[in-house]
Amino acid sequence: MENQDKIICSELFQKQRKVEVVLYPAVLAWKEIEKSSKRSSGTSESEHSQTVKVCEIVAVHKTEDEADAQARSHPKKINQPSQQYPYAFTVSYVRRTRQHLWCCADVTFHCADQQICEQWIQVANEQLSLLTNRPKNLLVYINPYGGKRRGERIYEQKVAPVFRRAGIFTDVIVTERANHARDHLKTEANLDDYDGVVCVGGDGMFSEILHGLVTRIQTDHGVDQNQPDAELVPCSLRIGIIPAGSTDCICFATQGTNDPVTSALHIVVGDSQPMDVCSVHHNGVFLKYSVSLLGYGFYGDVLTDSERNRWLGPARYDLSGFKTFLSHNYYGGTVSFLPADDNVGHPRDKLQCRSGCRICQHKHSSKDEHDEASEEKEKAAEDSDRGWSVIHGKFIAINSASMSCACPRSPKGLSPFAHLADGTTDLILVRKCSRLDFFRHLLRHTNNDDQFDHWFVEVHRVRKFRFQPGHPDLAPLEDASEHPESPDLSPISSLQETYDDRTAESSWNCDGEILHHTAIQVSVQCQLIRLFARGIEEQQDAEVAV
Ligand SMILES: CCCCCCCCCCCCC/C=C/[C@@H](O)[C@H](COP(=O)(O)O)NC(=O)CCCCCCCCCCCCCCC
Ligand SMILES: Nc1ncnc2c1ncn2[C@@H]1O[C@H](COP(=O)(O)OP(=O)(O)O)[C@@H](O)[C@H]1O
Ligand SMILES: [Ca+2]
Repeated sequence: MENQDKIICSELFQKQRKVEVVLYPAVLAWKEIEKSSKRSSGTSESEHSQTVKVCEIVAVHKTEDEADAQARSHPKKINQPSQQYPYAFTVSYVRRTRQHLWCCADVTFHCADQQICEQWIQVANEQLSLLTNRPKNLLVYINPYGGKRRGERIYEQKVAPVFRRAGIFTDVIVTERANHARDHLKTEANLDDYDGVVCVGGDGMFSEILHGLVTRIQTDHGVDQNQPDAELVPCSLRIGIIPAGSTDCICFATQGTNDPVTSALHIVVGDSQPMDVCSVHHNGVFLKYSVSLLGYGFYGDVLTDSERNRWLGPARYDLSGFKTFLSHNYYGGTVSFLPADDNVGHPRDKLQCRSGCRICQHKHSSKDEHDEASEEKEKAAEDSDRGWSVIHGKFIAINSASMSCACPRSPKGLSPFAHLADGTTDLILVRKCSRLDFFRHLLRHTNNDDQFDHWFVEVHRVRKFRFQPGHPDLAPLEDASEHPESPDLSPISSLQETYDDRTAESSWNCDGEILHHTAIQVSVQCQLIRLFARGIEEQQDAEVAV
């Protein structure tokens, strides 16, 4: 650092202490200069120095506070060091607290000379203007009814002040009905006016923004979404998520926390996280996109039941989860899938997707290098049934997790080692088993045990899959005690009476929305969108050494 060019360096005051403040191209550093009793002549630098990366500075602006104003108007009353230095500027920056939480901290530097103060503000802002990945204009959609219905308040109180400080212009739309945001993005919004779209709400609201934006881009480029093999055009606008929903899994899994201020700061510093999107078709007709969970059986039933209890807010999922667990339904069907290449790893390889993930980066560069010949070869293999695996059976749950699906209920998520941007999804098949076994499996989502380490669970990393409900070949009423060593908790006969497993069908939970078809074809679109996020950071960043 010593060898790096100093852009500006001054002796200033911070909280009555004299500090040397240096702005380097990438770092702002300040350290206290102590009066030394040993050295008669002057000052020595203390060991303690603080640093902030320039890319994590939110803003640098002139400080107007009462003490400074007083010092300027009554120069004779000066008795404190800060009053001898009446000009001041404040640096607002990202401070990491705990568990991936960020807050916006301020440090104010005082000086005697107005020119120096203004020079600092000008030079620092020039450096900030070189950071071209930062958004200047944002289109914000707020769902006032998501989660605990606090979307508007969260935005006004926690997010808007951060955007104002960073000098970001916003157009804010509070939605008036479901699909308002989706339709506005699809047809009305002038996307050229914005650097990004911000979604204030839960996973369902994110899904609206995703559909509006992706559909709009495909329409503008003449791409037919109904073609399952169509090469979709990636979105240039990034999406920011301010969590104000019930599960907030997309936010939690991409930044490690569901805190609105942290999200706002990731937007301000212009983070960029590419993300896979699954396209879901039924008989060649486009149905939906999904970025987190596509779940048939258990999670489909939980969602269907929970819609009746929306008034309960986020607790509706716990109630419906409990009821669905007791119902203990299972569903026949055939799952076919195209496994991913070995170079993207395996769902149980314990390699977590973290900020700057190598596997996701490798996927991106190999995608760029991909020559047309090998692409055609792949397409031919996919079109024939070569390379596809087929599994028939009775399932309690079929889950496709395109990302970990970490959320406050399960901080490691449905598939803890899934990747955000590797072009694959983890297909988890939970076969018919006893209640006790299924309970053990669910419980393992909340502790350190491996939830895939059960005889009735299998998991595959795939690029495409299909599902066909029903299974005429299997005996209609198989004995539930296939594995006598796993006794059932207790028979809940009243709940089972109306349930006929020969005809029963569940529905698909697609990022918190119910799909109206059960036979589906799913294909992962690698890195179709980008979020204002950076993935989960490995550890709290150590301070930059100076
Ligand atoms: C025994 C405790 C077991 C806890 C197991 C927790 C597993 C949680 C995995 C959650 C994955 C969530 C994936 C994300 C889905 C969201 O897209 C989607 C929409 O979110 P939004 O409302 O914010 O728009 N959310 C959901 O579909 C909600 C899924 C929530 C499932 C909660 C299940 C609770 C299960 C409780 C079982 C209790 C058994 C008790 C037996 C005595
Ligand atoms: N103004 C509105 N009125 C009613 N529903 C809305 C409105 N805006 C969005 N929605 C819908 O509310 C649903 C849930 O939103 P979401 O923000 O995900 O909250 P939650 O996490 O509580 O489910 C979504 O399906 C979304 O389309
Ligand atoms: Ca993925």
